[in-house]
Amino acid sequence: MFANKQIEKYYRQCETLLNFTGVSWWIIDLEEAPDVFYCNKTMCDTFHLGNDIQHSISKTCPIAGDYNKFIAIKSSVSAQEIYKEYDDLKNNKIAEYDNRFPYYDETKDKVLYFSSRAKALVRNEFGKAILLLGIIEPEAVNEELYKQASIDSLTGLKNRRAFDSQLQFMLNLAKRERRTISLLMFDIDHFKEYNDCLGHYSGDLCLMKIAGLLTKSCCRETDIVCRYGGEEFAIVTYGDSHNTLRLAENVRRCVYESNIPHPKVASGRVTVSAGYISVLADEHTTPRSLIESADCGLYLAKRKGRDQSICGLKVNENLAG
Ligand SMILES: Nc1nc2c(ncn2[C@@H]2O[C@H](COP(=O)(O)OP(=O)(O)OP(=O)(O)O)[C@@H](O)[C@H]2O)c(=O)[nH]1
Repeated sequence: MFANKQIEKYYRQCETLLNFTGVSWWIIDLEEAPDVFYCNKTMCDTFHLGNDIQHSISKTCPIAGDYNKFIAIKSSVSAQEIYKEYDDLKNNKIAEYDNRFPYYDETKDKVLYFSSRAKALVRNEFGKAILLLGIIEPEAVNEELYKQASIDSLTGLKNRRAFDSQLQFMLNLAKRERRTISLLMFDIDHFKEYNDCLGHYSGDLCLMKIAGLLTKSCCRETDIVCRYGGEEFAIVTYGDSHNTLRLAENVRRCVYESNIPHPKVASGRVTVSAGYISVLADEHTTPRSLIESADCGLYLAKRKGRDQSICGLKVNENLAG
C-alpha cells in the first residue's frame, strides 16, 4: 500500500511515537508520491475519511484543513494563501506551518476547532522537503472544562475570555478570506437605576432575559454572542454594515417589545443602546480597533438619548497609537 519503504518506515515510527489520544497526523513523500498522504486511524475517524489510511491530497488536502466540503475556509484567495504557505514550507522558506481551522462535523451537527501544524521530516541537500509530517489536534480536548472556562455562569453566554479568543479567531479568518467582519456592542440603558429600584436579583433576571433575546436574534452558526462585562453584551458576525445595522436594530426592537418594566424611565420599559462597526478586514484591523469603533458608536447612542443603534467611527490602530 505504501509508495516505498522509506515512507512505510516513517509511518510505522509515527504510529509508535505519536500514539496520543485525539491526535491526528499525516505524512507525505513529496519525491515519490506527492499527491498521496497517509494518515493515522484517528484522523480517518475524526474527519470521516473511511478506513483507508491512504488519500489523495488534491481531493482531501490535509495541510489546508480542507476536508472536502466541511471546512469553513472556502474562497480561492484563502486557498491560494494556504498553498503559498505550503510551498514555503516545502521550499524551506518557513520552518513550520501553523493553522487553526473550524470543521463542521455533520454527524454531531457541530463545529469543532482544530490546530494543524506541519514540518519537514526529511530535506534534501538544497533544503527542499522530501518528507512532510503534519499533526492535527482538537482545540478543546476537554470540552466540559473548556465550556466552564468560557461560559458566563449567570447568562449562559460566552464570557469575555471566550469573546477575546473568538474575536481574534474570526478576525484571522476574515483577513484570510477578505471578508467583512462586524462587531456589535449593546449596553442596557439606566441599569443602575433599575438595580437601585428593583434590587440586584431582578437585575440579574433582566440580564438573563436580555441574553436570551440576543441569542434568539442571532441565527447564524458563526455568530458569537457574549456577555462582554456587567450589563454589556457583544456580537461578532460576518456581514456588511447594512446587515449589521439590521441585526442591531432587531435586538434593540426585540428588547423594547419585550416590555420588561423599568419604573425609573419615561418609556416605562428596559431598553438597550447599540454601537457597531463593520470593516473589510485588512492588516490594520485588530480586535482593539474593532472594540474601540463599536464602543464609539455605543457612546454616541447613549449621548443621543439611548434606545438606538449607531455605527462607530473606524479606528485605525496605527493612527490611534
Ligand atoms: N444585577 C446586576 N447588576 C449588574 C451586574 N453587572 C453590572 N451590574 C450593574 O449595572 C449597572 C451599570 O450602571 P452604569 O454603568 O452606571 O450604567 P447605566 O445605569 O446603565 O447607565 P447608562 O449606561 O448610561 O444608560 C451598575 O449598577 C452595576 O452594578 C450583574 O451581574 N447583575
